Amino acid sequence: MESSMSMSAAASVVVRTCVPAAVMLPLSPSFTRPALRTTGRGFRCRCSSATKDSAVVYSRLLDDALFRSAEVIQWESGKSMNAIATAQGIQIRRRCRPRYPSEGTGAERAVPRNILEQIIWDKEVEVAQRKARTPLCEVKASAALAPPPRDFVGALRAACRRNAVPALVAEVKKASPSKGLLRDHFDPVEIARTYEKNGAACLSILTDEKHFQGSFENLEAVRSSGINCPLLCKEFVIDAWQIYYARSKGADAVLLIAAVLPDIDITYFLRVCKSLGMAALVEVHDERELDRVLKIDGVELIGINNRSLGTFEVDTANTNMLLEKRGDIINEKRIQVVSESGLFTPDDVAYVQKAGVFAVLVGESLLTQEDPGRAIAGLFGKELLP
Ligand SMILES: O=C(O)c1ccccc1NCC(=O)[C@H](O)[C@H](O)COP(=O)(O)O
Repeated sequence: MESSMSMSAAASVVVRTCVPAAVMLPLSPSFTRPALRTTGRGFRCRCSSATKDSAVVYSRLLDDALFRSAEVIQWESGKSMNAIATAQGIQIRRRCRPRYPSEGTGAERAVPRNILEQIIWDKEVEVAQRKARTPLCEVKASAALAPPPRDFVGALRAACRRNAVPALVAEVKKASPSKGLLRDHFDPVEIARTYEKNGAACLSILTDEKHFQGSFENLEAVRSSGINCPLLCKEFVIDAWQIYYARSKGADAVLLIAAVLPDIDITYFLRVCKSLGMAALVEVHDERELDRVLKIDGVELIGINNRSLGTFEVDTANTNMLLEKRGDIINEKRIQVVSESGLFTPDDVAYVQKAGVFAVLVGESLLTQEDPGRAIAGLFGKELLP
């Protein structure tokens, strides 16, 4: 529950919640809606002790209405998580769910259809194990003690203005499913430091162990090394627990992948990010995912991934195509766009800049050079001001 309550000397009560005051719930006639005052982080309600119970109940109702995940909906509706996702065109299925008769015997679900599905199935097991080891209340307590979040989007905006080219989110990734091991000598802090020195605005730290040889220890080590660039936790988020965990390790932003997450989970996870002061990079691959994401409130940053999930092929024309089709709506909503994957040359960067992006996310082309930081000037065709 995200709400809290405190008594003042005058026997009045203040209820705080992360939920916007604008949300009005249908209430039974016997329930007195408390007077609400909007604050930056939700609403405040000052009421007498006689009505304090209704204020507290109301805040809980708001939380329950908005802090809901697809997991909750599946219990309420009787539909499986996969049915909810499929209705939105999501092809990546979940594995660790109760079986439903409509999904057959289960035998045909034993083989993942592509690498992203394999990653998600592995992630379900990993997250369940991590949650069993460290319950949410403990992770929330560590997140509250973590160094404060830094402004991820602000850092990108400032760097884009400073250098008159898209800001760089430089990736710290040892290996990938498509390319295998990217470099033998891999010291995440050393790589992060040279990225920062050479003008990266933000860093993306892979934390998935099984498929990318990353770790949360790498994220924590970079955060505690004194590096100032805001950090994106590059993880396959399927549960809010992971967002609190990322925050507890010092992340300033997380990745939310539309190919994996139903709309209600994106909405819910965005609210969790906001309540923690973190940014969210919402990643899309195609028009259908982009259209879904554009209908979700609270999206500030969209990543267009140029890598096909099925074939691993990268094509920067994907960024151009999606911005040609939906650039107007994106601009209207003042959403900023990051082009991700497959950027190797100054021409590639110029191409996506012309398409309208304000940042690029780059891993392989930097990490395969001896000094990934010095490779930045090669990628942009000029040195970047840090
Ligand atoms: O990189 C992969 O092989 C991969 C496979 C399946 C899912 C995600 C994958 N990569 C994550 C990324 O989005 C990239 O690491 C990131 O955009 C940087 O791309 P690149 O510059 O091409 O390394």
